[in-house]
Amino acid sequence: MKLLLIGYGKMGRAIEAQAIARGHQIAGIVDPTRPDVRISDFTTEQVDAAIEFTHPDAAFQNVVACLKQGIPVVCGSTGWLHHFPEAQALSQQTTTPLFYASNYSVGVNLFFHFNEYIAAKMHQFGGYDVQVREIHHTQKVDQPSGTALTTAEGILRHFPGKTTWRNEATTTPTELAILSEREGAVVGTHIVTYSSPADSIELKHEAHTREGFVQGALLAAEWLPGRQGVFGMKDLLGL
Ligand SMILES: NC(=O)C1=CN([C@@H]2O[C@H](COP(=O)(O)OP(=O)(O)OC[C@H]3O[C@@H](n4cnc5c(N)ncnc54)[C@H](OP(=O)(O)O)[C@@H]3O)[C@@H](O)[C@H]2O)C=CC1
Ligand SMILES: O=C(O)C1=N[C@H](C(=O)O)C[C@H](O)C1
Repeated sequence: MKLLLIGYGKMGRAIEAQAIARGHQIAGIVDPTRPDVRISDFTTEQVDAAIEFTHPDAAFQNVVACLKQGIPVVCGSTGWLHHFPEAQALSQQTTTPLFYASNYSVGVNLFFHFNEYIAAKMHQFGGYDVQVREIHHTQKVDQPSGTALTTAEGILRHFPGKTTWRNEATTTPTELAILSEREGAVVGTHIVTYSSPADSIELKHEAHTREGFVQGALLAAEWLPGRQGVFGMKDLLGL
């Protein structure tokens, strides 16, 4: 298929390499290093799907530009979800599909699934406090990570002792602490810890490379064209 890559950083470059290896064509690359290339230059005849991995401040505008062109868009950028309802409305208005995941790796999506199951069980038995910890490379601009936010939302849905999250170590008993650490070139580690005076239980996902994110984003781009609506990894994986 013909792919438009939006963002040509760590993810954009890795997606390009894997897309070509899977037999796809790169119809264009939109990035600040190529100011003459704009999303509005592309039509649905030239592009089957766009894959967007840029920056929290750029993602929404890029998604809007794709939807206005009628180009199905797979977005992986984090830190822009305050605009998500507008993007959903535009997807509906333009009848152009949008796919979003805070994390495209299959492993993390299994982690999300187990996280919700564990939260419900821990609430049922009681006696434990819970916190989320995320560790990423020092180039990451948003905090907490999108994956940590999805994890926290999963806990809040099933563990009524926590009613909101806070991105600090010091919280009130009803606040779920999300601890963010930035360290070297760490690809992405997420840990949920339940602690009682007697013991601790941890659920941990550690990405060793970006390959899982890349594979998931390409699977989503291959799956999306021809569909109508707003989708996520639960739809793709049937979780
Ligand atoms: N959902 C998931 O599975 C994953 C999500 N991510 C998220 O994806 C995003 C990108 O990550 P990553 O590739 O590591 O980041 P990088 O900083 O390595 O790359 C981002 C690229 O996007 C470019 N860019 C910035 N603004 C625009 C714009 N308006 N239009 C087009 N390109 C633009 C940047 O250019 P310049 O440097 O010149 O600003 C840079 O080349 C982040 O939000 C990250 O959190 C990352 C990995 C997995
Ligand atoms: O910026 C990154 O690198 C990553 N961002 C995503 C996030 O914010 O959760 C996914 C992954 O953890 C890598």
